[in-house]
Amino acid sequence: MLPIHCAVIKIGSNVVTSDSGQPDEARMKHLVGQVAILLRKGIQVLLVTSGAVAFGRQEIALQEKMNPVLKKQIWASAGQIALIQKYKNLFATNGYQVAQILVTKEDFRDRKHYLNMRNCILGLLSQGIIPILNENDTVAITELMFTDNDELASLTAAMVNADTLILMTNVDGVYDGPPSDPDSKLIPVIGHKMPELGSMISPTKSSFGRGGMLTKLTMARKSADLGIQVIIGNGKKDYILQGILEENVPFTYFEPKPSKQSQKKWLAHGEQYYKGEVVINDGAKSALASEKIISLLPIGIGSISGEFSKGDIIRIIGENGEKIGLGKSEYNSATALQVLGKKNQKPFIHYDYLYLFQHD
Ligand SMILES: Nc1ncnc2c1ncn2[C@@H]1O[C@H](COP(=O)(O)OP(=O)(O)O)[C@@H](O)[C@H]1O
Ligand SMILES: N[C@@H](CCC(=O)OP(=O)(O)O)C(=O)O
Repeated sequence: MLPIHCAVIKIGSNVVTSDSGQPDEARMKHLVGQVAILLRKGIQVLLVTSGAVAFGRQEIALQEKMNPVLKKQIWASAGQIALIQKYKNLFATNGYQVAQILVTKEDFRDRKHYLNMRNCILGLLSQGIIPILNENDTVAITELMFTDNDELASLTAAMVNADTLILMTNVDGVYDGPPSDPDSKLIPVIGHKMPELGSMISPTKSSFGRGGMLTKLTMARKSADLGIQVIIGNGKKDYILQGILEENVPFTYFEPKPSKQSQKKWLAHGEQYYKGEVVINDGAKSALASEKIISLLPIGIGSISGEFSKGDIIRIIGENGEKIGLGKSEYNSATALQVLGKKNQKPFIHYDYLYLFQHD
């Protein structure tokens, strides 16, 4: 039996739709029943679901020549209602309440948004209500977009300190070649020391998916590095969640590294979310690289760029531009400029909020 206490389960567009792109209500009903089994076993569950665009597309006919971004916004904003209503009804028949959370990348970048979102989700979980997340496709266009919902699911798992991330898609897991090739084999376990696997992923996506298997693999590895066990499995198969729990169906399992503190999990995902940058001198660089528990002090900082508030994520780079790590700033940018390079100041980034990139 796989040990699971708190799981983020991501359901891909192709799981909630049939091959023709129509919402697959029978599949959704079955999957909600499967989630209910986990809930009855005392497992906390958060859902990240795609499908808003697919639901909208089947309800609203739009002209072929219409701007594709606008089309997606219209379908997603209308389709989200039908999608969440479907989940609400299906969970209600199993005796559970749900809540809807629509987010953008910006909500993970801004510490206040992040904490508000986290408090709300933890509050929902404490009341036994199932949070159902999706990207807010109305506002999330171009640079505000997650790569896809696999990224949102991975960020969510780190945010709530989940021990498990389950990515449900329309294949059994990661294959060592194109899944359509009969010679390709499913990879049952991916350890964190396994070499680069990107070359075996073909750019094929399922007909309505956004990111493809490569984002799933990238996000799965990132989560596993943070101590979260990750499963990529086939959400189109009956009894799949029970099967994963009992380990009697095929799936790909990503072994978790020994866990890190949740603060550091938040920071590890911060590379795209930092608000400012500091260049540190060589003395500070070697101090941080040592085995000692060390905070980054203003005396070790040569220059600061960007406008940030206390609590925002800052990227740390070396004098030659090399990426060193990320941390939560104890100063706002104006105050940081005043203490820069000075002795006897409080840490700029406290050790507990400092995440250093691994260099092989
Ligand atoms: N090596 C591989 N192993 C498994 N799937 C792969 C591989 N290479 C490409 N794929 C494709 O990735 C697809 C799943 O990704 P995606 O379309 O984003 O699904 P979802 O909608 O579930 O997020 C599969 O349908 C499969 O065709
Ligand atoms: N927010 C979009 C989901 C886009 C997406 O990431 O899709 P997928 O690759 O199937 O997980 C929707 O609800 O349609």
